Amino acid sequence: MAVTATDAIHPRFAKKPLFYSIGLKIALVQLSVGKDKSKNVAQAVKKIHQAKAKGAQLVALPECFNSPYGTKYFNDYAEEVPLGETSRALSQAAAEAGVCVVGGTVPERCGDKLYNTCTVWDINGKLIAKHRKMHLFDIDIPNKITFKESEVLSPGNELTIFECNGVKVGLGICYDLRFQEMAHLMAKEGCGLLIYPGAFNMTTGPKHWELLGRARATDQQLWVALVSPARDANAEYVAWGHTTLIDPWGAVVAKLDEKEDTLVHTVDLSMVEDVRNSIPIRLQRRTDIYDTVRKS
Ligand SMILES: NC(=O)CCC(=O)C(=O)O
Repeated sequence: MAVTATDAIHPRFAKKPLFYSIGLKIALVQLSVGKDKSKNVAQAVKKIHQAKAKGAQLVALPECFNSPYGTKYFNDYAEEVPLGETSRALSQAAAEAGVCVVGGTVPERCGDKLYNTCTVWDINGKLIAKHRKMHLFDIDIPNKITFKESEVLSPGNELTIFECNGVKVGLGICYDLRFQEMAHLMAKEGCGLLIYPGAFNMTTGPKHWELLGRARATDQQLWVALVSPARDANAEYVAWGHTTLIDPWGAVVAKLDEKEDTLVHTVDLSMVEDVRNSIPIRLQRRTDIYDTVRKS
């Protein structure tokens, strides 16, 4: 019996070939974010309804969409999930619009800890997934940018995968995009689309944002969506913008510039299987060497 790439990777997955034979219309909202939390949330809700009017089945918001991005802001803007004002607004918007909402990220308070957290709401407004950023953004590029999320945030310790209209979707948050192992595990679990709410900056954005998105899409042979806030040149942390959608060939199929806007596109999941059958790297991995001879 011929073995397809899909069979070899995940027997559970192979039982559901239709998984990849569908399209999912997604909207990636490049939101303008300011210091007024209620205004940020209200604007996000408005964009969710507008995206639904354009036929979106899933709407994704950017990283830190209810708060300015900066360690000094996280404690003041933090909320409990799902009790906080932002969770309640997203739940209501998802239910009223009848659309799946990937709620970018918010600073989440849980006991005495803070996390950078993405919530996912189904079309009934039910919380179906919650991802806490696993890799905290701690970098120091002399004379350019120093940022240390770990000064105030704790890392999440779980992979997060949810299902929307029969498509398995994996979540990462911004700096998580740099870690191919995480993307690999989500692909192995059967994801056809990875969504990364993110806020790259003016130093690393032009160099790495698209490159990393294309790398993850090419390595894992799946769709990758990167969702940024709009650029505010007067903010303390200036976001790169350039919300981008990448197909399983690693090609950019649509992208925004730096201004507030929404990218709407239908993701064709059959491409995942096509690429994997054409270039069967999933069958060709030398795990005998990677895992046994040299362990990193
Ligand atoms: N918010 C973030 O995690 C920013 C990540 C980033 O800019 C990078 O270069 O990585």
